[in-house]
Amino acid sequence: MAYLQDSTYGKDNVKFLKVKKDKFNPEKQEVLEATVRVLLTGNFDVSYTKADNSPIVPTDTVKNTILVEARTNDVWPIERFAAHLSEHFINKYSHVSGVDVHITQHKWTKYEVNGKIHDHSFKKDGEDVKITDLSFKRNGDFKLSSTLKDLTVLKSTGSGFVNYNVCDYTTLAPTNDRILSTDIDCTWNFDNKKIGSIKNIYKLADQGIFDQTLSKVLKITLDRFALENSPSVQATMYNMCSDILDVCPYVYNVTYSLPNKHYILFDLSWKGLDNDNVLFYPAANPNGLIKCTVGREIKAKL
Ligand SMILES: O=c1[nH]c(=O)c2[nH]c(=O)[nH]c2[nH]1
Repeated sequence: MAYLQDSTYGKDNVKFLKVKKDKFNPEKQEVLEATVRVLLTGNFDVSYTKADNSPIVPTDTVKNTILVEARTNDVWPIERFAAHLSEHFINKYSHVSGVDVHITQHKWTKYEVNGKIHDHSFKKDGEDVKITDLSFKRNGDFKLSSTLKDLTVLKSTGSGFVNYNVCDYTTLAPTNDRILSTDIDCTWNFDNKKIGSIKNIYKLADQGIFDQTLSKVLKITLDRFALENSPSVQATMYNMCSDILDVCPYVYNVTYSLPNKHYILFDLSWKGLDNDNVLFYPAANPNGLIKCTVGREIKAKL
């Protein structure tokens, strides 16, 4: 006999752009472009096992809800909107026991015109996005994390890779000067014990904690990448995690997942030319992929 082990459903790729107008100067605006996914779990088994659709809140309704709630509520920062949406679905439908919200915020940056940041004109100055994931259960349990993704960086010196394991399969030459490039993918899990309850997400949002955490992650990532003479992706990403934990008290642990996007020296010796570390080709694939999660050491109780 088959049985339903697990299920969830909802709407993905619900997109909106919301405009925020300054109270005193409506021409002065902010925008938030988002892509939202909401998945519901709960008492929906019969819709799978008995073709009984009666418990199904249509995914179309889920989409309408996201848009109406985006119109009628504050969506800045996206952690706040994720909390609002998950509470909405739990409170409105008694057979929903859990909600997973995933929001991607796309980048729009104001730019200068005639020496002054323009009030309502934006440029896309990078493909990097901010993401938040909130999983909320009817019993109050929640898990909140945010992510900085697709921030592509490259340094043309100040990175090496030596003293690695060498065996009969090794062809890699050690180097003290190489190109280091990656697409930053960094996730920070918030400490739900420290946050307390989902209601406190609104308070932390009001205090600017989520925006500040993103700014700190971004600055630490870029500063470490630039300033450290990197001995390896592994060592540099660990240091980034540890810097973030030092200055972000609400962060429980940090994960980086970094492709090592190889740039390989052209061999021009056939032409009698020394390359001198100036001419590389970007290797489309394969790439290294290096991940780590760093948490806080638990202090022993005396
Ligand atoms: O920083 C690096 N870490 C590795 O694990 C590795 N492996 C490799 O071939 N090059 C590199 N670089």
